[in-house]
Amino acid sequence: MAKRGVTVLSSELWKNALELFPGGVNSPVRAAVKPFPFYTKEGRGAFLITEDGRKLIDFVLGYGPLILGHSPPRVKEKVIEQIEKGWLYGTPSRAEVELARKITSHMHSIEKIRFVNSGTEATMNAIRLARGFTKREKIIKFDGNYHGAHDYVLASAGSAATEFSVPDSDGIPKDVLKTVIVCPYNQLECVEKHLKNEDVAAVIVEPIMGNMGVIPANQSFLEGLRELTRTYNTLLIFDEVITGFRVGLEGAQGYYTVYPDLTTLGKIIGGGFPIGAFGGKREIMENLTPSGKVFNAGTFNANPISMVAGIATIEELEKGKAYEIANKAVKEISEELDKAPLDHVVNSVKSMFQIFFGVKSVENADDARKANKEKYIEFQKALLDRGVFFPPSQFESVFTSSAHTEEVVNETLDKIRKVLSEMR
Ligand SMILES: Cc1ncc(COP(=O)(O)O)c(C=O)c1O
Ligand SMILES: N[C@H](C=O)CCC(=O)O
Repeated sequence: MAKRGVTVLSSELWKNALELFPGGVNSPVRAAVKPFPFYTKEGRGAFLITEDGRKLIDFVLGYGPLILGHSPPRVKEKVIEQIEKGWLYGTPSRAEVELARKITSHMHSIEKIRFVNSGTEATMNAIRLARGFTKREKIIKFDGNYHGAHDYVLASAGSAATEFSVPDSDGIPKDVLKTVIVCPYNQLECVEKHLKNEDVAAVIVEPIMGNMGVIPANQSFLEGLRELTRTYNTLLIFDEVITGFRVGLEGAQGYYTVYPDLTTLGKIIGGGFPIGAFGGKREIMENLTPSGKVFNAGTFNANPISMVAGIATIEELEKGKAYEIANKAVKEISEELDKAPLDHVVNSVKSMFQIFFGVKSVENADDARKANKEKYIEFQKALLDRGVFFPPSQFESVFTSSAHTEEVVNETLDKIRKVLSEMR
């Protein structure tokens, strides 16, 4: 490899990466960019600058966290300020109290919260807590929902687990899998059948699926889950790692006005720095160590950098303008896509959407799997050739941010029109 400071192209970095990392990457979806991933050296506003000197309009946004775009000034300022004061104390800090206050003031179902370091940790701990609280072992999850990369949830998982054909990962103990029941999304029959056995600790659900493309829940599905879980004394967990602070300050629970017992968060609440959180009713959360007997701990839990970045991000979102811009971008782009005389459907909610070719509607994971994935990749690659970066997998969401201004959207629309006309 060339010396530091000398320009090294993505192709050369990739050759090195293939020798160093399994499959060349550190999270599988990144290897879905063909023929090899471009390497990013800078992120600014709505743009990524690659090691090859390309400027791309970014609709991946770190897979969701960057709702204010790359390096927003206020977040940057607060992080630099915090760096001057140290970045890890191993003690509580003021910032964790402030971020927790902010989150709980918007998401009223969260009375107490615990900060961890990723969405994966958030769902793993929420499930353990539900099991500890209810003294039951089973959980219900939904086909195609993705809740991170831990043993409890890698059954019929979406996102890269579906993209790379491992929805049921190797390496998970059979006894763990026996505790996981998978039901179809947007249907209640399977859920009710299993809840009747009164041995299910929790139902965990993405209230808007963002890991098989975008698939919104039907209102009646979430309402039904709420009612059934109450009836059978099972906890309802909303996994809002993507939707929390993306579809609004109250997340998907505010959007649907259906409130869970526990919520998991990540991505946006850390302003682009590593974070996860889980929270909910006081009497459930009090079962966590040190007040209760369900263990959770972490060296980097509530690290001050993620805390201040999260506070600055939510403060910006509270002004409303960021949501307005990000949502408008999706509206305009999805309307343009809708108009195209292709056999396709666009699913969108607020600042997230995805297009599916060759299907009339997508309401669950089965529908998403039936979509023409090859056509999506043809579309994605053609856009990338023209400087627009959409997710390299059908089973991810397209995201927008407050940096996706009118000018950026117009440039994107122009490129989309050209690509679509070539695809007909
Ligand atoms: C809904 C959902 N839950 C959990 C996770 C896991 O989060 P992380 O990648 O931060 O571990 C993700 C994304 O990865 C997600 O989209
Ligand atoms: N779909 C995943 C999270 O939302 C994508 C991030 C990753 O797995 O790297």
